[in-house]
Amino acid sequence: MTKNYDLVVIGSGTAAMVASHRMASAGRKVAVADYRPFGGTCALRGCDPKKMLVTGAQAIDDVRRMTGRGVVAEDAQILWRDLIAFKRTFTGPVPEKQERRYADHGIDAYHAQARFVGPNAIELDGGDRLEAQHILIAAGARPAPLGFPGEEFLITNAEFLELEELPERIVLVGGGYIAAEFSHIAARACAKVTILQRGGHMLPHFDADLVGWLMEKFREIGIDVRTRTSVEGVEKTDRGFLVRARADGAQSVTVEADLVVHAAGRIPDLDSLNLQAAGVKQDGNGHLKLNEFLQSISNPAVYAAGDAARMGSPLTPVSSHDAKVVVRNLLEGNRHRPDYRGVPSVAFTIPPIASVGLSEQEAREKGLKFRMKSQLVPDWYTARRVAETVYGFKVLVDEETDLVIGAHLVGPHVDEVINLFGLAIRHGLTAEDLKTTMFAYPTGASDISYML
Ligand SMILES: Cc1cc2nc3c(=O)[nH]c(=O)nc-3n(C[C@H](O)[C@H](O)[C@H](O)COP(=O)(O)OP(=O)(O)OC[C@H]3O[C@@H](n4cnc5c(N)ncnc54)[C@H](O)[C@@H]3O)c2cc1C
Ligand SMILES: NC(=O)c1ccc[n+]([C@@H]2O[C@H](COP(=O)([O-])OP(=O)(O)OC[C@H]3O[C@@H](n4cnc5c(N)ncnc54)[C@H](O)[C@@H]3O)[C@@H](O)[C@H]2O)c1
Repeated sequence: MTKNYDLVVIGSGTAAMVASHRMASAGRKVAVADYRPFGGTCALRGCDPKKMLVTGAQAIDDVRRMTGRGVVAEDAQILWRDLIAFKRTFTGPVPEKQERRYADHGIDAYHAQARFVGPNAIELDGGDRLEAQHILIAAGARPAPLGFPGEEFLITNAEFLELEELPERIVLVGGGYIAAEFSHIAARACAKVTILQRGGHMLPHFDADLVGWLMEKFREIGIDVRTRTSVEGVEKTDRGFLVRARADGAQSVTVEADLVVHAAGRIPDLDSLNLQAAGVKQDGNGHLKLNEFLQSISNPAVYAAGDAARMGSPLTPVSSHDAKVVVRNLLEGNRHRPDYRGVPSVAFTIPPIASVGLSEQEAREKGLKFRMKSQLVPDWYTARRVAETVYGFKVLVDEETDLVIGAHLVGPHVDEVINLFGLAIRHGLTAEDLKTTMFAYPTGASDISYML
């Protein structure tokens, strides 16, 4: 059966949700299709469930830091099964809620995989054909193929966040966001965690000096981090798995594990879409070729948003922003471009590390004249009152304009404080503006004036 729409959206994650509801509110006839339960990565397999597990790990860390400082809770521990059950109190109802919201807004929601069968046409597995004036690819990202033998033994973020039991020995392949966050959760749940990271240091998306300060925490909680170590294969053994890697391009390394987790990057999830049928072109990296309006350069009926578009960083606020831009372009004509200034990013380790704006290296490469203040400050009150030993910052301010151009923070509350620097960067506030703002005391934000 063929149905006609103004917009068909592939996916049901953040980008899809924002775009479909906005278009429906503007009176357009909209359909969404997803072959997985509605809700997408962030709500079901990423940010939200992850942060609920972080909350458990944070409670353990709080108790450990405060032990000997007026708190006694000798047998504080994570009961993994119960923590997962707590997580499910949030994730469980999401798909049904989304389904109801789509129905309430008159959006047709299909549980099916979508593939292009023409420039304006989609076929769903099951046979339905959807034709639309426009089609939005909001299909997200998937774990990057690693191309080594035994790759099939790795579990993904989705499976990790559903584990009924946490095995004793865990190896994380890769050393970015997922490895940092999952290792901090698992180590506080008493797993023995090894990270095998190809790069020269952990968390390459963050300032190297601050990451260096944070590594004290990885050591303290017993995470074995091996950098410059590239995984080349995984074998199944009687006792679990044997992970084979190469360190510094030469030395071979083996690590035994009960569980091996993919934390080695994600790529736009485009392979199943049959893009050729719609004449939608990709570049050499497999990314969609889009113009500045998030529209396919080869098929004007097709737009993309979020992780699938990969125009901005693969983060939830970017997916939502992209979707809003696409909807405005669909309703008002191509006039709106995404604006990625001041997008904050946080890795939810304990304590967290955060970043917004230009890195020191980017500012230098741009030839900007800037002043920079950077300090490790565990003796500041914000760290001392929670007995945290890691607290530091690096803030960059343009010498001529006094505009804040970059902020990099590690320590307690920086996951919240970074948003104020994001506000400054996005809305052109100067260092003086921030210094003369009165922040509630004592909060993380009340340290900002000392960082400038
Ligand atoms: C473990 C983890 C933790 C994260 N934590 C954070 C965080 O703390 N903060 C943050 O900002 N970001 C975080 N992210 C990133 C964030 O989750 C993503 O950037 C965001 O969810 C992307 O949203 P999206 O709408 O672009 O795609 P998604 O939410 O991934 O939605 C895409 C949907 O499309 C569907 N789909 C794909 N192909 C088809 C097809 N052919 N037919 C039908 N449906 C299809 C998929 O099933 C999926 O449901 C995290 C990611 C991971 C993996
Ligand atoms: N808090 C957050 O915002 C958050 C949390 C989790 C994920 N995410 C998003 O999801 C994306 C994917 O996260 P991720 O941690 O998988 O990727 P990542 O890009 O952060 O890190 C992947 C790392 O894996 C390493 N690697 C690749 N192949 C390897 C191999 N064979 N052996 C050893 N190391 C290898 C790379 O050197 C790289 O540093 C991120 O880019 C991020 O945008 C965000």
